[in-house]
Amino acid sequence: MSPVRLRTVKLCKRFGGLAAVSDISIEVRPREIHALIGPNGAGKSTLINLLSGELRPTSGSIYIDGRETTNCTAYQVSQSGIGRTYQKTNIFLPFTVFENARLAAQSRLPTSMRFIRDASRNEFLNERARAALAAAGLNHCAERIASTLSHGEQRQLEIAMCLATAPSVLLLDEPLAGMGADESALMVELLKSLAHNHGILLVEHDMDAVFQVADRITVLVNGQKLESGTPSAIRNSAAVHSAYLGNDDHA
Ligand SMILES: Nc1ncnc2c1ncn2[C@@H]1O[C@H](COP(=O)(O)OP(=O)(O)OP(=O)(O)O)[C@@H](O)[C@H]1O
Repeated sequence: MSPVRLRTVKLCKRFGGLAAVSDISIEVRPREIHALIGPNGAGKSTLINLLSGELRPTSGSIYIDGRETTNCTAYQVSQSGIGRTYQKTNIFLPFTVFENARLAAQSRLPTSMRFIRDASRNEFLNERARAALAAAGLNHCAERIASTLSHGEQRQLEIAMCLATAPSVLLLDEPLAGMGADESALMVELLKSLAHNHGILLVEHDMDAVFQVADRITVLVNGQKLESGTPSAIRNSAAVHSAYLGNDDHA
């Protein structure tokens, strides 16, 4: 197994004259939570969109488990082992929690499995869905309609749907957005447990949560890497304090 799950080399994305992501080289290792932080407009979501194949880079390269995916589609990237969640929750509200997870599992069925019909195929998908719900802490509400879940549970369901695609790396875009203290505490525990089996790239504005869970933090400002290091190195960085942590806009 590659010691690096996800790697970018001098990744750039321009929108016209704006360099939203500029020369970014980062890594995500197995069982590591690598947090990306930075003020609004720093380029965090653009970077995640590049990694998930939803945007094409202007230049630079992306590797998943050592294989180049720079110009792959979102579907191909997903098949390579990347799962992502979005700032806004993306779930099927009228369906049950279990049906949501099962649909996600089905969406990533390898082509070879499509020819296997009936019970064994169904049992494969059901087992994937059940395992994903268990890992996301949602086993107890598998039969509930998704629209009746709390905001925090809906965010957990989105993560479960991601897990149902059997990714090795998770790209999580603000999983704590809109959560109260109790929901945030639960999500922090969930992130720690997910890191036992996944590399995680985490974009999050909740600095308490970031400093609790991250093994490594990269700070982006104006599309550029300002600093990258352990939480204590970032906490003690004068450059980070003056550009970001020192001002109150980040929360
Ligand atoms: N599709 C686009 N077309 C043009 N400019 C864009 C596009 N997407 C993002 N940008 C610009 O790129 C810059 C980086 O935006 P991005 O959304 O990646 O920042 P961010 O760090 O995720 O911000 P936030 O924390 O507010 O989500 C911003 O100036 C934004 O306006």
